[in-house]
This record gives sequence, structure tokens and C-alpha cells, in this order.
Amino acid sequence: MRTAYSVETVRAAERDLMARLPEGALMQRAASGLAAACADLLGRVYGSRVVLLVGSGDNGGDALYAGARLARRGAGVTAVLLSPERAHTGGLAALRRAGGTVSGTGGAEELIARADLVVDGIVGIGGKGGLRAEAVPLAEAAARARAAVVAVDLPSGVDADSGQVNGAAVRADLTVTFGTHKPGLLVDPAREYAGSVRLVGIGLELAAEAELEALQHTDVAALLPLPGAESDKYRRGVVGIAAGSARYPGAAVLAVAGALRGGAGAVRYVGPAAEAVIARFPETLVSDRGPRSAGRVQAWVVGPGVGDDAATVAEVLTADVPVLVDADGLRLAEPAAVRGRAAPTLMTPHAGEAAALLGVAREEVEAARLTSARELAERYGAAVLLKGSTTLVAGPGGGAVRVNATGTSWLATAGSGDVLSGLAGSLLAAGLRAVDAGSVAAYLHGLAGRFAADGAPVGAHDVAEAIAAAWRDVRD
Ligand SMILES: NC(=O)C1=CN([C@@H]2O[C@H](COP(=O)(O)OP(=O)(O)OC[C@H]3O[C@@H](n4cnc5c(N)ncnc54)[C@H](O)[C@@H]3O)[C@@H](O)[C@H]2O)[C@@H](O)CC1
Ligand SMILES: [K+]
Repeated sequence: MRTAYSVETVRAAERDLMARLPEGALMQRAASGLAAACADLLGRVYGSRVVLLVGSGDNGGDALYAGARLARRGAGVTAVLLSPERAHTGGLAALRRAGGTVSGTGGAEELIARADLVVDGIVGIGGKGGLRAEAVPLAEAAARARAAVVAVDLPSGVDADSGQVNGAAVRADLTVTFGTHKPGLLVDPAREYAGSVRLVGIGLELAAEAELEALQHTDVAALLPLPGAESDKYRRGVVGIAAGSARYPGAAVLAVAGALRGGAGAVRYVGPAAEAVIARFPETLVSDRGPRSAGRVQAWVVGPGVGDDAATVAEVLTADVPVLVDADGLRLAEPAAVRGRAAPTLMTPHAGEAAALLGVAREEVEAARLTSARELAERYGAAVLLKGSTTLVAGPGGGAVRVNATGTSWLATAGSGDVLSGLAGSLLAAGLRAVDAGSVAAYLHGLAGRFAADGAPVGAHDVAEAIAAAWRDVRD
């Protein structure tokens, strides 16, 4: 599991550790890891041109010490000081001793244009707000230049805790982060600015709960429901799908397509699209008598393509088994009916649907995805899966939010959400907790999207078909 901790937790762990170590030891660990990453990226250090963008805090100190290490290996290193009188004294002295040079911001853009590597040490976890005005032209010059850009700890200008980006920020090819990932490195929009992320251990002991957790292959493999020798279809769980309408039969077919690949032993479909569902998936149990009379299920999925059928949504919400609410269901569900449920609820909005539920503009949700997911989970007393390039899953009782990074922009295709709902509902029926069902489904779905797309456009049914390959890949 990859985890990310808040700045407050990182600071506390750093204080504990610093009290036990000689002065400056931690910064040397950071600088050594940073210099190694820069050297890897450069390939040949000797003779390369390196520009350090140095702010007024310890983030700049890391850059200066790493620059000194590169200068000792024969790189031509120039430090551009944004606040010359406040630059890290020890770091500056080390750089000078190693033969590095120092420049003000005048002329920095030309230096950047000629550089092989730009190291962004403007600001790290001590940053407040977006980049200050004097740093903006440097960030822009770095973005234009052919140089590789390495961010120290975080791309300067992004918010470490929330992943929000206010105004301009540095766009890095690689971020070298210390001690632990920071939430902003895993959540969009900030994640996009970080490039690939390399974690350098500096010995921090993080006792507190993580802000974010990102499942990896082994975590997902451990959560997948596997049939045992005693399993029959009922023990493996039956998932009920209340989806589709005369107008949108396809949503029903796609939700069933996802559900069939999610580990439940059987899929029961309830609604007006039974003919279309059976034609495509003859193994589905179908009923047109409404959710309550359809027979026992261990979890429901309600909403995809139901149009204005509020009665079905209300009926499903009274069930005493886990319910996944998606798409039209999110609009039609009475908030009080969701909050009043005793069994778990999993809501799966995209940013637009989440915005409607929160009563804010879509852009607000996109800019503050982590806060939005948490807020919705709290308001509804439900697990909330907020879809997007970095899908988030927040639990109703707070705690670490799951973040999924397997997604691909090819998944932004009609019907892809219906497949995800069916898949997650199937995992709920197989007995996974709501947060696990949501995050495992997002993981498999993202991977399936990658496999299906392989660099070309895909339809949602292709994604459903690739879920089995994703499942096998995870178990390998
Ligand atoms: N504390 C530690 O033990 C360690 C810290 N390390 C580094 O130290 C960093 C934190 O250092 P600091 O606490 O000094 O904080 P930073 O260096 O992140 O930033 C604080 C400084 O930047 C200025 N600043 C704040 N917001 C700004 C903005 N938007 N634009 C421009 N300047 C801004 C502040 O006036 C302050 O001088 C970490 O991100 C990491 O890079 C590493 O050396 C590892 C060890
Ligand atoms: K930085």
C-alpha cells in the first residue's frame, strides 16, 4: 500500500527524528537522495548544465546541497536565488565550495533555456498559496525549456495537503519526495504537476493515520473474493442490478457486464431492459416485478440509466443489504433515505454529479477533489467514490481516503461508469466492505481500461471484457 501523510504529521515526525540526529543530518539524507535521482535522470553528470531554483526555506537548502553533490561530480551548477538574503546559508556555502555559482533572478530565464536539468527548490511543504509573482516567470521558463525538471519534495505552487493548485505552479518531470508521499502528489490537479514520483526514505516514523492510501497489486489481490471448495452461486453472493429504462437499455447491459466480472455468483437484473440484457448475457436472472419482489440479493446497484424512476430508487434504498447508488440514482435518491440506511451505501458520482449533490459548481469539485469526497461521505453517511483521473473513495466515518491511479483518460467514454457500478456492486455482494469494493473496482476498472485501450479509443463494453485480464494481472 502506498500512503500519503499530512504536512502536520510529517512535521511532527521530523521534529522527533531531528531531536535524535546530529544537526543537518536529515537534510543531508534528503539531498543525497535528490542528487542520486538527478544523476539518474541526467545519465552523464560530468559537463551537464544544472540550474537550481532556490527559495527561502529548507526546500531550497535541499536543492543547494544536492547541487553541491552534482557540482563535485563535474556538473556546471548555478543557483538562482529568489530571496538572496534568506537562502539557506549552509547549502549556499556547500555549493560555492563545490565550485557552483550563484545568480539573481535577472538572466535566469536564459540560464534555464540552456540547462539540461532544472531543480525546483522554490518551496516545499512550507508553501502557502500559489507561486509568488517573482517565481512565475521561472516556472514558465522551465516549462518551455528542453531541460528535465525535478521538483524537490513537491512541485512548487501546489498544495501539499489538498492537491489544489492556485494559479501557476512548477510542472515537473520527476518529483523527489522525502519521508512519505504527500496527498497532493497523488490527487489531481496537483498530481499532474508532479510527473513521476520517487520516494526517498529519510527515516521518518509515521504513527498517525494516513490521509491517503493507494492500493497496489498485492493489496488488491488480497481483497479479491475467490470461490472456495464449498462455494455455490448463492454463497458467492447475488448482486441485483436495478438499472436501464426503455430509453437507456444500454446502461442496464453495461452494468450487468461489469457485475458478471466482479466475483458475485449470480447477477439478478430488475427493470424494463430485461430483453436487451438477456440477449447479451443469457446467464442473468431477470425480473420485471420490482426490486422488493425480485428475490434475495446480497447487494444492489441502482441508478444507471433509470431516467426518472424515483420509485425504484426509493425501493432499493429500503433494502437491508449494501446498496450502490450511481448516475440518475444520485439525483433521485432522497438524502434522508440514504442517511437513514442501516446497511452500507456506496455512492459513485463523477465531478458534475458530486457538484450537484453539494450544491456547488463542477469546477469547485474538480479543484478540491479530496475535500469534496470527504464532505459528501460525511453528509450522506455513505462511502463515496468520486470518479476522475485520480478516483477517490472516502468512507463515511472519516479515516484515510483511498486514491486510485490506475485510470486512463481513455476511460472517459460513455457507459464506462455503468460498468464500474456493476463491478463494484458485484464486489459488495461478494462481501467486501464498501470502501474496499469501491477501491478494488476502481483499480480493476482502470487497469481494464488500459488493457482494452492500449493506446486507442475503446467502448465501455471493451472495458468490461478486459476486467478478467485485469483480475488475472493482479493475481499474478
Ligand atoms: N524539516 C525537515 O526535517 C526536513 C525538511 N526538508 C525540506 O524542507 C522543506 C520544508 O522546509 P521549510 O519548512 O523551510 O519550508 P519551505 O522551504 O517549503 O518554504 C518555506 C519558505 O518559503 C516561503 N514561502 C512560503 N510560501 C511561498 C510561496 N507561495 N512562494 C514562495 N515562497 C513561499 C516562506 O516565506 C518560507 O521562507 C521540505 O519540503 C523539504 O524539502 C528536507 O530537507 C528533509 C528534512
Ligand atoms: K519544490
